[in-house]
Amino acid sequence: MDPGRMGAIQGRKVRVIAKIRSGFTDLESESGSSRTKDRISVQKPNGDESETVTISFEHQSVSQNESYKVDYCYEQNEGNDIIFSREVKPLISGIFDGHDATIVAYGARGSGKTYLIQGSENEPGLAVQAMAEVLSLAVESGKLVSISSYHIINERAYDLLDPKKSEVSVLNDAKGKTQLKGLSQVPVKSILEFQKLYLSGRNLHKSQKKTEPPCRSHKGLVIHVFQGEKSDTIPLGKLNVVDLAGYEDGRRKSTNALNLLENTKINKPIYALQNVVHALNANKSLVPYRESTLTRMLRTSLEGTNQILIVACLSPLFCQDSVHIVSLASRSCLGTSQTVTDSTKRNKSSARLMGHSSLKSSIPGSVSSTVKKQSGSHVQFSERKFSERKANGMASVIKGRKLFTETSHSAKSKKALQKLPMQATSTDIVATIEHPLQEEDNSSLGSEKAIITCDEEPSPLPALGLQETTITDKELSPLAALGLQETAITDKEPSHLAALGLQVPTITDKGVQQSEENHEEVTPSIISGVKALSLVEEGHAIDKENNNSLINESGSPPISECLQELSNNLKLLYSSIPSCVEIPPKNDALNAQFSTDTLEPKTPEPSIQVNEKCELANISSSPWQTFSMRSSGVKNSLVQEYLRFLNTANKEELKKLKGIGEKRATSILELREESPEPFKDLDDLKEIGLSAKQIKGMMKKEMGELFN
Ligand SMILES: Nc1ncnc2c1ncn2[C@@H]1O[C@H](COP(=O)(O)OP(=O)(O)OP(=O)(O)O)[C@@H](O)[C@H]1O
Repeated sequence: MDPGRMGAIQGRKVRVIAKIRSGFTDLESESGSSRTKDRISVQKPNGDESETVTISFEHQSVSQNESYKVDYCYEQNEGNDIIFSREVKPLISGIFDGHDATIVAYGARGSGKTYLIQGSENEPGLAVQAMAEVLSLAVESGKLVSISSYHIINERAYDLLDPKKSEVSVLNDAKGKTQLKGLSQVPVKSILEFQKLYLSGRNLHKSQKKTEPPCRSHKGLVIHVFQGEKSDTIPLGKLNVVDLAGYEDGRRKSTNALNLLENTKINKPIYALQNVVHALNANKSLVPYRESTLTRMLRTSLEGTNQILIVACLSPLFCQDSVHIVSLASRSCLGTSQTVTDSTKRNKSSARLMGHSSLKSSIPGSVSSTVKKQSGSHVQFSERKFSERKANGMASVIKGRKLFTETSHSAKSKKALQKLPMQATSTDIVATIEHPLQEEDNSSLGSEKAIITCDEEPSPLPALGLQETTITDKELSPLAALGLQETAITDKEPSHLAALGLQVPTITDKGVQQSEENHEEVTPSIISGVKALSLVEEGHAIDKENNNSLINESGSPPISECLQELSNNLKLLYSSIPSCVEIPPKNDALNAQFSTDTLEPKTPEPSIQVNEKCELANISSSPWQTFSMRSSGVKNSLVQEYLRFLNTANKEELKKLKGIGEKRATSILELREESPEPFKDLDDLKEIGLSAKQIKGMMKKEMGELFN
């Protein structure tokens, strides 16, 4: 039987395979002969290709029982050709029938992802072979083909076929279908044309790397198939081919804050994709597409009966990152019908409750790129205060006073929309999509021609010098600015302990958040100076019984119990701070601030920002900056109150809000029936048909009322 169909046979939507890189790098060749034992072994059930294969690692750091199951594993002697003919070719005919297919390669750095996708002159990769197949079928059936190519850096997508590398906006049309505004499509008629476009776009990016800081990126190719004439085309299906940037465990390898930040950013879509794949394979009703730009971009192609192939790329010699990659792959394989092995059981239990809180109840094994638990962290206190986005950095500090001004994102989205017609002429086959909003009581709020889902509030967290605690962290706890007591804590709100430079377990609707990478539960810890000090020894597991007792029958702990837990942690932290906080010896100004202000729940000031080019820039604090950051805290506090109101108020109360009429109030109540707390951030208001601009307008009006 063709192993390519095995995922489907097992009743799972996503097929998850592994590929062990052929050949050795120079470094591996040098040490390879002495490391013959440190290889990966693959056990394939004799003759029965419908069974999963088992991958294990022979290495002293891996226990002998530790093995991982995936749908199939291609070994070193199996090249791109065989993977194409068995795994990819069967997907291509579906594209001509109107289905989408998606192939994603991920793995540790240097594990052969790009070689698998692009290949070499002698051994074309999956993308090149797929394109050749699509072109030949298109010629036979009179279809048109075009391609798009993009890369994602710091959660922003850029068009690789556009010489200006302009930003791509991820929009949802009125039917909820993903539209990538600003992503050009270029018609392709021959494989040579394709190679010129696709590979030169990438090489351009690679040449940029030489002069600019090495920002790694996730790269995507889309092959679109259309029917009809040049001037009047109808999209059929498309093939997405994604080459994810190399996974690297930031905690082990990062030697500075910049590396740690880069790894966290790089790993985010990898974890987000795993969460999506896991949810799809387990037939969950809620799939966390919104966790990353990549999953939002791919959403339409991942939904429904579309086909998905995930390839975990592995280096032939043992490395810890490969173990992690295989464990993620194995976990994604877990469908409802599958038996869990020892290792996957462990993953399943230990990695649960990560990621988007709204999905925690439905995705038991979701993972996040949290950097909370940094074993042996050498991150300086000052180094932790960095920003990850240029737009959120200096700019957001300066803009802090304008609590609800338009974000630069919005402006960019508009620009992208305005730019469309131009791109349409260059490609001839781009469809311009304009969808009227469902207007309701929003005459004063303005309207847009498309529902924009990419406009996220810039995260104030990095601008405030705080580490993001999970991939979904978006809001800083308002406590930092207000000194108020929190009444609900989710994974989106690092408590004010974070503002003190402390790391806290995120208390979610299911208890204490865990570190996904070590698969250990996280304990409250303080990181300071050159050393991370834990109040409780790192890795020390929080008592599970205790933890379980926080969870009620519906799977959520009552808020009072969350608060009790927080209160206990606070007491523990406060009582321990003097003896645990280690003051960095060389930064007197910082020390002074940290030592005198430690117990005051106020927002720390950023000392380091990271711009788009991954450059660190020191930013000194000023009264203005302090004021701006506090304003940002006030804003977040108000937003949290607003969201709490949306999650709890009755219909009549909801209708008192600006911009909420009968229809929207009903939609809000319907959403609350589906999930008890549907509004985790303002972005969630898009679920009731509001655009980013409208949401902002509503907030402005609502908050403006406070001064009337
Ligand atoms: N099947 C193969 N046969 C021969 N050489 C290979 C093969 N796969 C990968 N290599 C070589 O291994 C090295 C790393 O491969 P590649 O660049 O594809 O890894 P990667 O996972 O994309 O790396 P990164 O994470 O840095 O993007 C390259 O020199 C590549 O030519």
